[in-house]
Amino acid sequence: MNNRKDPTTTTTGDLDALFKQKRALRSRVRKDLKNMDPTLRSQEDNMIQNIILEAPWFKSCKRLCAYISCSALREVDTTTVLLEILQNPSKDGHSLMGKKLYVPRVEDRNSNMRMFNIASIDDLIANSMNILEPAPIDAEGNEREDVMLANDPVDLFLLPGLAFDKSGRRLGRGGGYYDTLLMKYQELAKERKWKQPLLVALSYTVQIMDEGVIPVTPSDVLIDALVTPSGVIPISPAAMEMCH
Ligand SMILES: Nc1nc2c(c(=O)[nH]1)N(C=O)[C@@H](CNc1ccc(C(=O)N[C@@H](CCC(=O)O)C(=O)O)cc1)CN2
Ligand SMILES: Nc1ncnc2c1ncn2[C@@H]1O[C@H](COP(=O)(O)OP(=O)(O)OP(=O)(O)O)[C@@H](O)[C@H]1O
Repeated sequence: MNNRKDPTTTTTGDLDALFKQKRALRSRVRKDLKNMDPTLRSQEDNMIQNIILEAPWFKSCKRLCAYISCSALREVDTTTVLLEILQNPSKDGHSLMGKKLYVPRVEDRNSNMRMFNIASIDDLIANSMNILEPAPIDAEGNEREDVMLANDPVDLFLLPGLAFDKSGRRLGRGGGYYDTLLMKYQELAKERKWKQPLLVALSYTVQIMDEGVIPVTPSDVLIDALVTPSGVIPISPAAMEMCH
């Protein structure tokens, strides 16, 4: 062993600096989102959701995890997509069940995020942060299915975030909830020899960053594709395959 520094290791000091850079970028993007013209925002919301609804990878997906958008956080709206899933059973003739939807729930600030199956918008209640979430027990007193305990694989994740780039980097709100859950789900899929789910993030135009702007820390999970108002940006080989 020598005592020269290995350039591939991240030291604690480097990591602290990266988390600090993430915080700075978050405040910058939050400000840009607050300043976004409401008319433009709703146009972009519609364009993004229409692109999703028309996409072959969306039409063909059987089970998906999606976020329930929070307008106070200026997240890309998912209402139209969610209502479409919950109203329309799948029309592909193969399945009478429609798409199965799982949505996030955070129990408290320290615990991990879980994804529960819901069948109706009425299954949701506002939490302390005013984000709609499912109760772990449904109206009939039955436990909802947790995606980590499901027998069948999820095909697709629709992900929120504050900033994204064309290399698949994603900056979240800082809880690390999504990175943790995605990492666990990828391990589960590997163990069960399932196809990995497609990780697709939804982004307003102002949230797309140039290369090198988004700091990356070791626990960050890269996304496969980005849906922007001007179209889908495929990133990974899996996404390229699904987009042509
Ligand atoms: N719609 C939605 N649901 C979600 C998430 C999300 O990002 N969006 N989450 C993804 O993790 C989890 C909840 N995590 C959250 C983390 C922070 C904040 C929030 O209000 N952040 C404020 C700043 C709070 C602070 O002072 O630190 C903000 O970003 O403005 C909300 C949800 C699970 N459900
Ligand atoms: N200086 C630090 N050193 C080590 N870990 C940190 C530091 N600052 C924050 N963390 C941890 O890193 C995680 C946050 O990661 P990150 O900032 O990448 O989240 P994110 O990608 O924005 O969130 P999400 O995945 O939920 O969208 C949290 O678990 C937090 O406790």
